[in-house]
Amino acid sequence: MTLEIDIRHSFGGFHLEAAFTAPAGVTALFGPSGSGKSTIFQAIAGLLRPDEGHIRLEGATLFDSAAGLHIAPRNRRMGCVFQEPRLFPHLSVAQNLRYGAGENFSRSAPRICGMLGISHLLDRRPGALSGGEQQRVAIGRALLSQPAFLLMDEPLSALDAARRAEILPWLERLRDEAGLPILYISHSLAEVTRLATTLVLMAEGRVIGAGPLEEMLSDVGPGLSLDRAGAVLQVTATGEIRDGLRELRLSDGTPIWLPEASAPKAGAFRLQIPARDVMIAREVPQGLSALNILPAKVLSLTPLSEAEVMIRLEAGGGVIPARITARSAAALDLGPGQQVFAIVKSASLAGGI
Ligand SMILES: Nc1ncnc2c1ncn2[C@@H]1O[C@H](COP(=O)(O)OP(=O)(O)OP(=O)(O)O)[C@@H](O)[C@H]1O
Repeated sequence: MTLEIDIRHSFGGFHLEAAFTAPAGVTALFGPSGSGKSTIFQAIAGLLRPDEGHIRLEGATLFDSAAGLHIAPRNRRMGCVFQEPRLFPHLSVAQNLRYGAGENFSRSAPRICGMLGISHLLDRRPGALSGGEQQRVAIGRALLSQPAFLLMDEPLSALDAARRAEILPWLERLRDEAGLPILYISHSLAEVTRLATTLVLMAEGRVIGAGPLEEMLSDVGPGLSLDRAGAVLQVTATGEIRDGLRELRLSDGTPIWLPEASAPKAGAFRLQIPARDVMIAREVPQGLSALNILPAKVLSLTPLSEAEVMIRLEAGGGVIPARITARSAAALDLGPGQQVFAIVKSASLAGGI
């Protein structure tokens, strides 16, 4: 199931011109306030009719200005989740979930409530739930309407850090188990790094970059500030702990160690390594305090300024960018294809918010 969008719309002085494709998985629409994310959301949901363009879901046209076609929101099979849960306060959780679910309720509710961890809340009213629980019920209600596509507009931004941390694993589960594509609007890069498979970067009404998350975050192109560029790697916890450090394995089996408290005990998750925290050595360094020294191959060198260079390294089964000084790059005589060692000063869990 793929959503294809190519629209233009103006409000007074604001002009939106957006074209991108949202494939299976989570496509995050990321950009500063006022960049046009919510306008795109409304156009996809059918709440706004763009001036020009088209929107297609797996070949079915939802909107086409040239053909004069605009399918009504209720016929688009879009499930919507907003910043606020928007539950009916006088109805129980079960009644809220039943709303809009029709005959599908008894067949799908047990699986969806289990997936979102809300089965024990069915008899309560929304007022007796935490913000995170209310938002999980709102997601359950959207899923029970049997959508072909889920639209989520900053679903965590009204929650505090503790509630956000509580709900993120449920969203990961939704991404991995629900099997429907999700468009996820956010201006939190930590959230996006943790959840997204595809990243669409917006600025001033334009798409300034779009592609697979790992590629977009390791790129030095426009849109992301340099401080944010870095690797996002899949790791698995082995259960091994030594000296207060937990062992994780990168996808090619290379071990990497993280302080015990900052890594989950088990399972697979994403690890973020900022490019500014990666050093390069030609030989295995001796007497160094850094924990993680990974064999690597130089893929490319991109000058960032007179003083700095971004080196893309192949290491640990992925690509790890390193931001080093031009002077060091020259001193090490680095070039594509060279075998080196990447020294990771610090790594953090992606989405540690
Ligand atoms: N109905 C409207 N009438 C006039 N201008 C509008 C309307 N809706 C949005 N705008 C303007 O369009 C621009 C883009 O707004 P939009 O809400 O799409 O941005 P956003 O990226 O979602 O921002 P935020 O992250 O703050 O929600 C803004 O300048 C906004 O003021």
